[in-house]
Amino acid sequence: MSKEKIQVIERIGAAASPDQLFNMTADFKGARYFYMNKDRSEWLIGLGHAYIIKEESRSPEKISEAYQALLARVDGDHHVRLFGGFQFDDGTSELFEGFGHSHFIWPKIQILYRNNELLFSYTDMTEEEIDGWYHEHHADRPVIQTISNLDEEKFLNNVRMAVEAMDNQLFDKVVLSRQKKIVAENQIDSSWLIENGLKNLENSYLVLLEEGNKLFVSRTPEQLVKVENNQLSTNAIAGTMSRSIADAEKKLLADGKNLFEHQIVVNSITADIQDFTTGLKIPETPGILANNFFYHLYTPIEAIIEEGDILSVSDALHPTPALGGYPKEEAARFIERVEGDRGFYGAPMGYITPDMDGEFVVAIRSMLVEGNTAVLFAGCGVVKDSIPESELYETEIKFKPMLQLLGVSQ
Ligand SMILES: C=C(O[C@@H]1C=C(C(=O)O)C=C[C@H]1O)C(=O)O
Repeated sequence: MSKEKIQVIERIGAAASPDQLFNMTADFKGARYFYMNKDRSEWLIGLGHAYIIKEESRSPEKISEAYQALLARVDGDHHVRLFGGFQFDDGTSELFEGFGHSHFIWPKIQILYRNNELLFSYTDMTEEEIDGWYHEHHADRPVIQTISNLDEEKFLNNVRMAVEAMDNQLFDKVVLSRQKKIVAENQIDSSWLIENGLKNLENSYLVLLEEGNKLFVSRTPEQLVKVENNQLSTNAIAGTMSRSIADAEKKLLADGKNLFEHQIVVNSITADIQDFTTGLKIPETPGILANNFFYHLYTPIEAIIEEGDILSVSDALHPTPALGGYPKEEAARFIERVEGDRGFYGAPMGYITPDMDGEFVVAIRSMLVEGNTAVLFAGCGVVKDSIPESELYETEIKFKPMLQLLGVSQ
């Protein structure tokens, strides 16, 4: 890598809505990302690749080194974050071919909204380029042609096999998933998805990453971990009930199977962050996180970070038993054997700041789009008491956030 200086120019921008801004970015199609937190107080748009770091394995250390090397080439303070993710497992998913296993971007243009302020960071761009990068673009809604289940029978069978394995004490919990395929008449466009996503209020992040003609999108309620000024926050989200069930909140808070699934996640997360933190704060019993279609059991966890940084902590946490299982290794082996590789589904995605703070989410309620086709992912925790048909129904509801994002009426 060249040792030349990197020039970053920053400008405060006038207030603008993220979807309106994204509508101006068509010139960067194929090399854009979008990230918005749950309460919409912070969002991030990346356009173009000043630098892209792709590794063929999950390697937080290499990502950290590469970012430090880039940061060392910039004079003065700036706010350019590294944005991207680490694929779920060690293998490679064909569906995600083209993305790195560790995939991180330093964009040409970063638009960061936080503390009620909009900040543009331009990397190695001339004044002329800075003044003329945006062009109005109109995105059409996708006209959906077909919706099909790719692996319903296989999923039911996998749940049966998992229950049998747990009856034989091979593990306590495993999270299994399945896929739906959506075909539209026209191209599925990032700008339209963002515009539509921001129209319906959902208590979730909105994450989108383009790579050439592929696009990965997640509308996840689940934070993996955030580190900011020595404060670490994470959460356990596991245990689900459809909102269509009468008294769902009350029933969920008293449901033995869901409480068991949830407690496994809480225990595993607290053990995984122990070596990095002090001052752990954790409520004794879970509360409820409400999304548009379901309730989840929810335990917020906070601590002071003493060792490591956003990358080492997220690496220690991933996959929590909310997405993998418990014990972690046995569950991972089972998933690999029956499902294969997950790509970015359920994977850690997020940003790293120049101070090595940052936030990663768990990329569930997600899909991989290519042209006019989308493959949607949904999974659920399986324990000894699981009934395959009930788990199938749970995954059916978990497809809804992506179906809604695609404009499919429910
Ligand atoms: C695996 C998914 O969701 C996870 C599994 C949950 C469960 O089993 O209750 C709940 C929330 C998520 O942690 C998914 O949405 O694909």
